[in-house]
Amino acid sequence: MIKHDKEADFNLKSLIIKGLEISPDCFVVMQGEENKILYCNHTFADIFGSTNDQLVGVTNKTLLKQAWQTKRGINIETQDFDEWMARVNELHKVKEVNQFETDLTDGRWFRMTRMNLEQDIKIYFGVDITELKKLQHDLEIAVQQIERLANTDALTNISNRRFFEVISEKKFAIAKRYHKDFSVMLLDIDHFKKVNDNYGHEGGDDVLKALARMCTDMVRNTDTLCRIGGEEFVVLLPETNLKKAYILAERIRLAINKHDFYIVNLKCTVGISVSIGVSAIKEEDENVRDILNRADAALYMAKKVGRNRAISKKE
Ligand SMILES: Nc1nc2c(ncn2[C@@H]2O[C@H](COP(=O)(O)OP(=O)(O)OP(=O)(O)O)[C@@H](O)[C@H]2O)c(=O)[nH]1
Repeated sequence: MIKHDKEADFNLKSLIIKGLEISPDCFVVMQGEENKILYCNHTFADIFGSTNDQLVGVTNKTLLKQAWQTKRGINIETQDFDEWMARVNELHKVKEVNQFETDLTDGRWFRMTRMNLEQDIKIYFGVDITELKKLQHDLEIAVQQIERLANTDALTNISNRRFFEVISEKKFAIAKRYHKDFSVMLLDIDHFKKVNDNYGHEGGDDVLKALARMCTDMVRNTDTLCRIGGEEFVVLLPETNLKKAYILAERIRLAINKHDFYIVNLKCTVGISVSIGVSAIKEEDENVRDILNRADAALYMAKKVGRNRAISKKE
């Protein structure tokens, strides 16, 4: 606490004003019903492309309207300025100290603190939080990337089992709630072990990547394709009944069976086949597991009766 010392003859007020003048933070004092500016520091005036002297006596409304019209100063996104201003005035009548964040047209951000004092005086103090906002933004992007990586299969770049566990329950819940069609397709490469044995693990990886790309191209973007095991894939098909799901399964199976999969290292191609189990939601299903169990049984049957086929299971 600085004591006012008359003998030392320093003027506390002018010292404070000097301090405010060199501050990178903004400060403004307004008074009356119209919020006329009594004082503002350099940083505040600079935001509006003015000097302190030019702004003294100007009302908050005039200042902000000019900012809105010229798009200089504070970023004001509204079609109806008067309605926006009325809302701001209401908020700022509240006696308690309040804080809000505001962005400027030059990209800077300030965290403003407002305080209402006696004689209808308001003071606003704004701290430049641009760096903080940038960090916050970068952090949000990083979190999104981490989230994406956690849900993505590194080899094929499609969704992984972790994502499947969450999304399949969600899609099932929506279909059940709104009595919509919903089907599931389980796809497993036949004798994939042989591909690895004959073309090496990297060759096997080439096949998995190409198969994921093919399937991605063949399903709708409202469908969800995930790799849920080594050579096992699942497709969730909202708004799709068993018959349509089976037709799609056959189309995918045939396309894969006709395709020559390129093995990069060996510069050769290999043909493969897949078995597919298909099932659809039933009234009595309680969770997505119920549908998956039927698809799994259909897949097992497809393998058992000779592979390279799609089988749909109703019951
Ligand atoms: N290249 C490669 N192979 C994998 C990967 N994950 C699992 N595998 C292989 O996939 C093969 C799966 O073998 P099995 O479960 O016996 O099945 P399969 O040989 O496809 O036989 P069926 O399913 O009965 O037709 C194993 O050889 C695994 O090593 C992977 O990420 N890359």
